[in-house]
Amino acid sequence: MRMETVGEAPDAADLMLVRDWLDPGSASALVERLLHELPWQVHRVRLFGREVDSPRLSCWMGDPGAAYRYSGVRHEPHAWAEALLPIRDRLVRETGVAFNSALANLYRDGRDCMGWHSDDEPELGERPMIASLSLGAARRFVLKHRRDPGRKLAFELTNGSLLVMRGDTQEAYRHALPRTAKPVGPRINLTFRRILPDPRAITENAGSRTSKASP
Ligand SMILES: O=C(O)CCC(=O)C(=O)O
Ligand SMILES: [Fe+2]
Repeated sequence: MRMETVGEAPDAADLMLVRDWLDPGSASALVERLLHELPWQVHRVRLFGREVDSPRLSCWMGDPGAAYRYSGVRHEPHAWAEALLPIRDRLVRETGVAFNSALANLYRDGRDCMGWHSDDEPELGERPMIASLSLGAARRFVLKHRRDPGRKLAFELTNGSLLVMRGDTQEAYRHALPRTAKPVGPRINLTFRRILPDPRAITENAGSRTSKASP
């Protein structure tokens, strides 16, 4: 696997970007399948204390029991899409992390986006590894340090690329997928996550930070 390190020193976005983790042909074919096969929904997110529709379509998938919360409500995941099983298995093999869920996001065009947030839900535990597979149109991904906003990173997530975020990345940085005025086709992003079995056991150590602070 050819790795391209885009992180920096301690305190520290610990990132690994693998271009063409999936070859572009397979990645494009997967977009077509997932566009039609996933039960896409508009998720609601909390923004400055109000609930609003998120500007994208989403679908949570996972093993039975890998329940997750958003906006204070516990949700059971949809079953894994058949097309994603080999991908999940390969990621588990290559990372050694037993991913049991994935959040799929569909950015229909350049107006769809994701605001600044960290993937720091308590059920992910501390220093989670998140494996993010991008399919379809290339979009710019940005990270900004929480306490030192001058520390920024930005790069393109191209068709078939895999971004692995680890270590202190969620703790130290927030990330976003900005909207763009350029004409762009649909993009699907899959973030593979490991949801820990009993979130109640870990809530005391987490949750001081807000997550999904913007849509
Ligand atoms: O679409 C992306 O690349 C980012 C998605 C993301 O940050 C998330 O699902 O938490
Ligand atoms: Fe995220």
